[in-house]
Order: sequence, then C-alpha cells, then structure tokens
Amino acid sequence: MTLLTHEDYKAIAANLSFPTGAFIDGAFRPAMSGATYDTVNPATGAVLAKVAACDVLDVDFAVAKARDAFEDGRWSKLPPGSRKAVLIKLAKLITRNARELAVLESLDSGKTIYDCETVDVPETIHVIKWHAELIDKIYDQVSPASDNHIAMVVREPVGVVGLVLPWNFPLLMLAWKIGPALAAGCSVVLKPALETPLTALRIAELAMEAGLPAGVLNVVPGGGAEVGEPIGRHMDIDAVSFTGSTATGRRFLRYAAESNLKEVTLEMGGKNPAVVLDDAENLDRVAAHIVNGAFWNMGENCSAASRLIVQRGVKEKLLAKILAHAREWPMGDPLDPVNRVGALVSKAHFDKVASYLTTGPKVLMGGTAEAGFVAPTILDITDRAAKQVREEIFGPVLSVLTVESFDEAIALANDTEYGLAASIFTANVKRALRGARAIRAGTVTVNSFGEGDITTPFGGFKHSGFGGRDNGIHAHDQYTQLKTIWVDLSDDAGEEVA
Ligand SMILES: NC(=O)C1=CN([C@@H]2O[C@H](COP(=O)(O)OP(=O)(O)OC[C@H]3O[C@@H](n4cnc5c(N)ncnc54)[C@H](O)[C@@H]3O)[C@@H](O)[C@H]2O)C=CC1
Ligand code: BAL
Repeated sequence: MTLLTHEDYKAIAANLSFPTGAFIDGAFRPAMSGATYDTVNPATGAVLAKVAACDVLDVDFAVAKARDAFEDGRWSKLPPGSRKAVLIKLAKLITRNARELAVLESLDSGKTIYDCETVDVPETIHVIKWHAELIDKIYDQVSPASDNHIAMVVREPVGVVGLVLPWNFPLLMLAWKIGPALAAGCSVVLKPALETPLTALRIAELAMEAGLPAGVLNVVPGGGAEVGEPIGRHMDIDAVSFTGSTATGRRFLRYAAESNLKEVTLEMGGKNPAVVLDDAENLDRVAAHIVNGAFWNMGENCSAASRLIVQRGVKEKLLAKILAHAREWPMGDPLDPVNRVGALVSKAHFDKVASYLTTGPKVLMGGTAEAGFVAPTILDITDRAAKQVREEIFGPVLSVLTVESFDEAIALANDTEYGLAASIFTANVKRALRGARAIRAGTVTVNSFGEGDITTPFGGFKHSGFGGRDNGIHAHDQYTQLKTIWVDLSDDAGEEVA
C-alpha cells in the first residue's frame, strides 16, 4: 500500500460521501422515531454526520427481516460455494474502496491513517476472504456408530445473530464477526459502536452491491441502552457475539438469561502482562515489541501490553531502549501519514484515560493529555494496588513493575481479573514454556507481543472472555450448531437404536 500525502488525505476527507441511515432489509432508512445523533471526528471535535439514532422499534424490524431471510433460505440454504462467491465479491469491493474506507475509519475513530491503510482495511479484506474461502471446505462428520446405523454430525447455521461491536477497530471487529456469521449462513443484526457507525454502514452498502440478499445483513446504529439491550433481550435472536467492556459483557449474560437463553460469546477487556526475564536476548527487539504492544492504536486495544513486568537485572537497560523506541512514535493529526499516535475515540474516553495520568506513579515519559490526544506514557510503579496496575486504561499508558524472580513474575502476571493476552521474553526455552503454560490467558506469545492472526482463535480467560472464540475455524462454532442425525439401516424393524 503506497501512502498518500497529508494534503491528499485531507482532500479525500473533504469529498467523502457515505450513508447515514439504518440499513434494514436491503435499504437505508431513517430511525423509525426520526431521531438522529452526531458522530464526531475526535481529532477536531467537528461533526461528521447526523446518523440514525435507532431504538427498540428499529431492532424489532431488523430482526423480523433477518428472520424472514433466514427462514426462506435466500442465504442460509445457498450452497456454501455460492455464499463464498458473494463474500469474495464483497472483499473485492472493499479492496476497490479501500482508500475511502481507510479515511472514513480514521475520521470517525481518531485512528491514524497509517494504521487504517496498513492494518485495519487490509486485515478486514483478508478476514472476510479467509472465512469465505473456508466455508466450502468444511466437511460434516459421520460417527463411528454400529454397522446398522449411520450417525451424521452436521453443522447448521445458528439462525439470526446479533453482533455488537466496539469502537476501537470498527471495521476489523465487523469483519471478525460478519466473516464467519455470513459464511455460515446466518442472518445478522449488527450494532456498530455509537461512536463509530460510518464504516459499518458503508460496508452494508458494499455488501448489497456484492449481491448479499436483502435482510441478511442489517446495520442498526444507536446507543447501548437503545439498540444493544434490545438485541440482547430479543426473543427471536439466536446468538449474540459481543466485543467491548467486561461490564457490558456481563449485561449480555443477564439479557440472555432473562429472555430466550440465546448463546452468548463475549470478548472483553484485558490488563495484559509483558514479562521480560533477565536472560532475554536482543533487548532492542524486545523494546520494539513492547512499545508496539503498548502504544499501537493509542493503547485502545483489548490485547494491549499494558503491564511490563521486568526482572530487576535487565530493567535499566531495557527501559533505556523502550524510551528510545517510544520517542519514535509521533503523535498528531490522524490524517497525516507520519503520525503513529492519533486521537482517542471520544471526549468521554479521553477524560477517562487522562484521569490515570494525574496521580501516583513516577512518570518516565509522557503523562500529558490535551484536546483529545494523550501522549504515550510510561509509569514506573511500586504500588501493586495502584489503579494504573489493576484497571484497564485503554489508552497509551504502560505501567512498569519490577520483580526479582521468574516465579514472582508469573504470579504478578496472573494477579489480575483479566486473562486475554500475555507475552514472555526469555532465551530459556524451559522458562518460556513453563511461563506460557502458567499464565492464565487466551493467547501467550514468546519473544514477541501480538495476538496472532486469522488462523488462530482469539479470546480470553477469566473476565476477558466467555463462550466461543473469534478467528480461526473455531469462530464458526459461534455461528453454527451441531445436529446429530441417526439413520437406522437394519432390515429388522424391531431392532432398537442404541
Ligand atoms: N474488549 C474490547 O475490545 C473493548 C474494551 N472496551 C473497554 O470498555 C471501556 C468502556 O468503553 P465503552 O465504549 O463504554 O464499552 P462498551 O462495552 O459499553 O461498548 C461496547 C458495545 O456495547 C454497547 N453497549 C453499551 N452499553 C450497553 C448496554 N447497556 N447494553 C447493550 N449494549 C451496550 C456499545 O454501544 C458498544 O456497541 C473502555 O474504556 C475499555 O476499557 C471498550 C471497547 C472495546
Ligand atoms: N485486539 C483486537 C480486539 C479488540 O481490541 O477489541
């Protein structure tokens, strides 16, 4: 991807056009109430658009249309190869509109155009293609039943699914969820985050152009209470897949329990440790991983490296390298491709992150926050009960904790309610594997920091995750259910099925 100049991106931004209505049953519509809300560019405070502010009536309508589509089989009963063809076409249309989508994503979320162009949009395309390519290659199974029977274990789409998205990766989280859901044959009612509805609406438009039948993908923008809760409580939604905070995730379990016991998958917060032991090799590379893990996407990342747990012997050398790398992360206008740190998503979130900078720990770097932007911040902390150590900040703030031994490092890594991602840096393969096994997290990386790729399942232990996984073949478990079909092959009508 060749990046443009700042001036070019500003020119594209000035000429963008995009839909702002709810997308239900193949058409853009105003909210039934007629209400709208402002979606804002967090880097400037400028209103980008007035978007339909939907509520329970729009959700009911979208679910009814999704149910019609599911039951008449216009998508759910297509051969997998036909669904694949439409999704591949969608991926191609996203590719054709990649630049415009990258700019829209950057404007609506504050993410840097650099990341949108090099990660968010290409990964979105890759994820949709990957699930499309997978779906006509998954076989059902025949069980090892007796000779007189055939027992088939088949996967069926779960039905109408509610997908509730966060604002930190609006396009990519959409892809993580609609990729497998649509490939499996489900109908979708999708709620983008209130803060970042625009790219989801544009994707709905492209999906229609790709030939996705009406009613199969519905996008209902609006607030958590107004749209998210009605999705969670709907009696005709079969499954919900949610990414966001642990507090809201808990609500979805309650909604399901108090409605139709829909299946619930939750991908929630993290307070992810990066453990660096005395024997870690190539400290420059370790530092680069940690800086990337902590500050990429402004730390607005559930798998961000937010706690550096470093053994005392290597601390001073490592911190010097971390500070050097972190200084290479310029902050500023997200549309300027030289910047690696953009604006936080909203004023409310900015205020939350800024509140962690005010008291307590020794500031090694940063510690400043102004007009939507928080400087990459490194805090040296001795108080292990400090809020910066215990709470998910979701901003560019790295807390440094010093330990004396491997055992202390692992114990501290696990001293959190979360269990999403972790990493361990060491040259000792036994300690690497013992550490990886002992840390309670859904993903542990050795000598790097990352969350893997589309081929591996992503999700968390403890308060970070519940139910299924996003990504990999495992993601399809969320959107399908297993049915066993027994066929009696015996001539003897009286024989009993075991
Ligand atoms: N795991 C992750 O990737 C994310 C974690 N977070 C964490 O959550 C914190 C708060 O951010 P929020 O945007 O408030 O997250 P949130 O969990 O409230 O929002 C996620 C989604 O849930 C919806 N929602 C909100 N309240 C709801 C309700 N009562 N019922 C149903 N749906 C509801 C939102 O509109 C959004 O679509 C962040 O500071 C961060 O710590 C936020 C976004 C993503
Ligand atoms: N790290 C991708 C998932 C998330 O932050 O929401």
